[in-house]
Amino acid sequence: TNGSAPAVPSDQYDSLYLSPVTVGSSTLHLDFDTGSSDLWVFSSLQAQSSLVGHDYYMVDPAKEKQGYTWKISYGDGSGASGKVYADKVVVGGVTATAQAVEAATAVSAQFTQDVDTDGLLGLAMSTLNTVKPQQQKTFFDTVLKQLAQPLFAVDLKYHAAGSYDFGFIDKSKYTGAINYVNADTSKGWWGVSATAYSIGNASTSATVSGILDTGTTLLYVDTPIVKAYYAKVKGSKMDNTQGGYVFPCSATLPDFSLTIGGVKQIVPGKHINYSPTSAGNCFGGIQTNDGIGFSILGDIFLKSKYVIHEMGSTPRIGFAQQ
Ligand SMILES: CC[C@H](C)[C@H](NC(=O)C[C@H](O)[C@H](CC1CCCCC1)NC(=O)CCNC(=O)[C@H](Cc1ccccc1)NC(=O)N1CCC(N)CC1)C(=O)NCc1cnc(C)nc1N
Repeated sequence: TNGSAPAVPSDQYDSLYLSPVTVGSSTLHLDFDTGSSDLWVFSSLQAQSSLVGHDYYMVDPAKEKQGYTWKISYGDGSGASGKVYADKVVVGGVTATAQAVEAATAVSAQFTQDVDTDGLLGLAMSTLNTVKPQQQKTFFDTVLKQLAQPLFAVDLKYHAAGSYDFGFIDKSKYTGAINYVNADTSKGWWGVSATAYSIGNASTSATVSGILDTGTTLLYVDTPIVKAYYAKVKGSKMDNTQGGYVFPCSATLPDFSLTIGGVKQIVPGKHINYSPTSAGNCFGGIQTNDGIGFSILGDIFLKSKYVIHEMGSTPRIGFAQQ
């Protein structure tokens, strides 16, 4: 089998993308996240007050995996925890009959406030799953054998609805060739490395190692590259109150690219104007990864591409131009 689910921006800045998923008998809107490996949902186990505005999973005690718990914390300091059930999960017509569904008993304030997100569906390696006493499989791992091809493809768009394809490559969603590179899955993520970057027409050799992450809004790279980029943006500055580089909203932003597998993967300058700030300037889509130790190729990087994540005998990543 194969299937496709829409990926709809949650707001006008593409802060995150939401996809409809049937969990048990409810349809929830989940954030598909290639940067983590837990499928967790808002649930009837939570206090009613934290469910306001959310769709949520009505737990069935008969389906509980007794004694199983989960607890996850994310790079932005948010987190959630709860109990585990085995239930039917359907994504774009692809069905996992006994998928580990992690029902929240508690979520951090960021999740309670974001009434559009009813949970996350992790698409990194199952080695990062947080369920105890026994790690559980991601949805992708659960359905892998029933898929026509062992892959999913990510088609996030700039200020528009895109999609996640499971088990097939949709030729109508890209132009030109697909450029494949081996994925480094040793740390549990979809890892890639670049051999150069370019700002406008100027190319610089550098090793940029990072992870593809649909759950991260922006593009985080090494500080010297970020400094070199904003040196080309008149009036740009690092604004600690805003938490990153900002610039006049009228600025023209150069394109940025990373050379992966010998091919320049270009991020259009337009995509790098992420959003206006409360201070009357605009917030950059490229920011520093200081302290993380690797780059995070988030939505700003992904939303101009069709990216195939193939879990074959050698995991591979394929890049094509939308
Ligand atoms: C099993 C854990 C799992 C692998 C975990 N994975 C991740 O954190 C990466 C994962 O992709 C998560 C998935 C997020 C989590 C929050 C909700 C949305 C999805 N990504 C991040 O945490 C990256 C940083 N966060 C983001 O990119 C959030 C996402 C968001 C968007 C809208 C509303 C709310 C949140 N957006 C922003 O920061 N921005 C958008 C809004 C703008 N005003 C500022 C920039 C991890 O590494 N955790 C280890 C970890 C824990 N604690 C910390 C402090 N750092 C850590 N790395």
